[in-house]
Amino acid sequence: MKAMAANDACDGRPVGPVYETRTFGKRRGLLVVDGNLWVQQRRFILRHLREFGWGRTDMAIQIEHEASQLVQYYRRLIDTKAQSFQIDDCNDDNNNDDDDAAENRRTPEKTDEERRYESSLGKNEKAEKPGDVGREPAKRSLTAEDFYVKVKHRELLKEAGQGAKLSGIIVEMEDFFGVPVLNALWTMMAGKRYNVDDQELIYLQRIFTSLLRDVDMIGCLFQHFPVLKYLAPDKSGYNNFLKTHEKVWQFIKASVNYSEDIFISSIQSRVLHTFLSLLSLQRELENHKKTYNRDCPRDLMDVYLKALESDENLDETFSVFARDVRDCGAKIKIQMLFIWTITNSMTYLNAVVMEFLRMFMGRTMNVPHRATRDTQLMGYTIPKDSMIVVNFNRILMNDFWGDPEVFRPERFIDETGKIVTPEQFAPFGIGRHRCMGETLAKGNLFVITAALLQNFTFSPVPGETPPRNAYTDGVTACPVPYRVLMTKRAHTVN
Ligand code: HEM
Repeated sequence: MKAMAANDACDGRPVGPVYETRTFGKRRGLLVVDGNLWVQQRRFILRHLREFGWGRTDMAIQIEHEASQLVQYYRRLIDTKAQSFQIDDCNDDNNNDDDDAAENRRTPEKTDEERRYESSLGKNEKAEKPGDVGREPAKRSLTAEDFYVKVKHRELLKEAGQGAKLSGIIVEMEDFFGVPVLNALWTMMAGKRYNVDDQELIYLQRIFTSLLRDVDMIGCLFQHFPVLKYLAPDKSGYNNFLKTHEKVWQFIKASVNYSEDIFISSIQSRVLHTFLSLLSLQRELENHKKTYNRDCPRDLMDVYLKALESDENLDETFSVFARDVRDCGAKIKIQMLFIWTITNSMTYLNAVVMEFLRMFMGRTMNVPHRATRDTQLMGYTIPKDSMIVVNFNRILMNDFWGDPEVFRPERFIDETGKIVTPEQFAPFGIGRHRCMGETLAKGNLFVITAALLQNFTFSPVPGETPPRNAYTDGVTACPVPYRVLMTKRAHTVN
């Protein structure tokens, strides 16, 4: 990955039906384009997302709001729909570890080494072992309770855990996060948010999940043999791919129309408004040469892309407008403590988020790159137009981690109790194509996890086998669908 990042000949993105069908048969968007178009798109999006709060207080407030909506929704659901479950029916082993690791975790006797380590956490002495990054794994995975063992919250934690024997609901985890996560982004993009149980959005999320399962980072059958689009459109998955995209286009089109409708009256503008304003400026500049057809997002994108390609100053011009809108919004903004400062003081949860990311990305491949010319990579000759894909499994799940299959956040905490980030840990990629959603993704993971664990207990469904490490392949790996028993904790946090 480092060698690729250092070589600009590896900056291209692949071409082919998978990458183009999603954008109306043309190379559009940001994720899988390259060259001048990519440079301009990336610059535009970064600048204007920042204008509207990306990575700043606005975004933190938005994420917190989504997390609290999610908590309230499930609290209400538990209040109205809860069934009673016997605690004895619930298998408490809700860790996804493999069998050996689970067996180790159940070992009642701690080793001397572990006792010394745990006491060092409390006394802030130098730990003798095993707070390293991963080379020498702990014999027994520590839990949050172990980590905070010296903290007075221990009794509270125990008491809260007992809430699990009350009553709860069974939820499908597959649908759990889609709407709040989309909301945090969509509010910033289009100024619109959806209810946690919005059926249309849940449906959209489901078809999107299935789309991401049908294709993987390398592509799919009709990507490599495009003739199959015509010869076997069903069997090659092309028809399904197209159908799913039509739904996504409809959703985007509705957002564009909505954004246009509220544009004039809106105080806090959004990125989609920026697009629309840019379009209207472009239209003026082009003296209405091209008519914008509001029924067709394809035209919208074409005109917008042309605007960006044809005149960089247009972007500058728009920036002035965006600043005015932002200043106007600033007058009514309530300044809040920036969430990122809070995250710094919650070491264990930070480590949990990092471990999520390691295990999630460690099961997938990077977004593919393409050689834009003949080049050399680590002594290998890479011909022009070759697809180059980093296998994250060899980085995030290799021997460096000692026990890669075990969910063990402690590997990211050093002996002084501080977060350590090994060089191998790069789930968002490195270099010029590094993920643009990193701050949002990490913020979502952190805040939503914190809010849920503060308020609920998640246990295996009585009588069902607890989820294991099994996952489905695709563009991004997902756990195989599973259900959990969700109960309110005795001490909840607003
Ligand atoms: C856990 C969540 C996420 C992970 C692990 C992740 C990871 C990645 C990785 C590995 C890349 C490719 C880097 C490369 O090509 O070398 C990437 C690219 C990208 N990601 Fe993410 N991502 C996440 C969430 C998001 C979100 C929420 C957004 C948008 C809001 C986003 C937007 C992008 C974009 C636009 C690119 C393309 C950047 C470019 O090519 O210039 N990502 N991401």
